[in-house]
Amino acid sequence: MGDFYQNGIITTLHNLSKRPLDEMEAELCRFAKKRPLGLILPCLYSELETEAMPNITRHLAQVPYLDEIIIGLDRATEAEYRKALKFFSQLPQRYRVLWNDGPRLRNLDDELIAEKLSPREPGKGRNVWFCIGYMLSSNRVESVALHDCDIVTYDRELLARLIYPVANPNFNYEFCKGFYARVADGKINGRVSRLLVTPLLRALKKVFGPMDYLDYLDSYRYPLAGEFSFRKDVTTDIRIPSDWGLEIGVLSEVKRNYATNRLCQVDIADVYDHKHQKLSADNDAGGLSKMSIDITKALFRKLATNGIVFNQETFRTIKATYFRIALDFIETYKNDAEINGLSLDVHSEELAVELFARNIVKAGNHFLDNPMEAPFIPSWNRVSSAIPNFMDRLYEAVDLDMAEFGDGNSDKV
Ligand SMILES: O=C(O)[C@H](O)COP(=O)(O)O
Repeated sequence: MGDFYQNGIITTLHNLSKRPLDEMEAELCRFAKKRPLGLILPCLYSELETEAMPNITRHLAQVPYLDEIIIGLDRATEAEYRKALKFFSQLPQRYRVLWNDGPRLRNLDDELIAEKLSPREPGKGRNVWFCIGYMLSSNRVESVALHDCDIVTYDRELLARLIYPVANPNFNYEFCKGFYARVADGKINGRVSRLLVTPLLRALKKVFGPMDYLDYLDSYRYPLAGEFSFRKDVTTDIRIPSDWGLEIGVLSEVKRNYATNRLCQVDIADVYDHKHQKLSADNDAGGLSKMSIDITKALFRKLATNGIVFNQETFRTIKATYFRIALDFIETYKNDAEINGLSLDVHSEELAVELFARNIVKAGNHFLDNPMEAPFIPSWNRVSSAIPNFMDRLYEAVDLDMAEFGDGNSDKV
């Protein structure tokens, strides 16, 4: 059990009482009568073949308060889409599986390409965006949760706690982010969050002085968590990045659109573990290295829109300041690990910090060379204004795909 401290400028909802799940779910069932509840799952086909997703789906099958589950399926062939439909048919709720690589959704994407509105990069951002489009056109739910599909420690209590703040009609929150301690197998994980994001935010505050936006981001206890929930209207006019800047981008957008008393974070799990990526892969084109570059670029772009002027010198100063702060953090994490009987490999932590420091300069140079580049996906408001019946056709295309390739089992309500 944690403390009840309120840090920063958004509300933190703690786990103070180990409340029984059935009691919480009964309450959510009552809330769902006023605010129908949904779930979005951005999923890779390959994740269905891991241990995580079968466990997640078994848990979801027991959730009594969801009106709609929208699964965005990436990187699936026709045979794999068919298998996926069979896999999800164990869900008793109404569910839809978006075959993002299938001909119907690809044809729709061609129309977006022609209007220069298509999400540019493949990946989670694009997947989430199509799921949101489907959710808006289906118009069945009022509040929605979204979580990753690689959580190996999944328990349906995570979902109940994640959706509660936007489900309770007495609460005024528009957006809620999950947080947890990423500790597993005797180790402290969450390398990008701990070793890049937090020290970089502190370094930026030191270099540029106090800034509301930086204090805001620094208030999130796990800014990179893939778990968040929101009221439906949040999604019509946010522009989300299509790359790894997705999580930071969503936090920036909700800050731009809402007062901070409409935003919160909630403790969703005692333990959390997921698939770990390599530190670096394919010459920075993959792994945590690519993630760190995308996130840093997203931060620099946002600061530029807040009036900050960058040049080569500023990036060198940020790198040096970051490096010193990050090394101090390693000592903090090491001691935190030790008092808890956990292990922390100082050498690999320092290797990660050295890589991230280099990537700060890379991200900075990229920003200077391409000041107008922004991998943002257009808002759904904009798509509807450019192609008025697009959303209806997206809705129809998903139904047609499911009817053609499934066993007609999906319409349980
Ligand atoms: O949240 C993070 O920091 C990244 O997703 C990396 O996480 P990991 O260190 O737990 O793999």
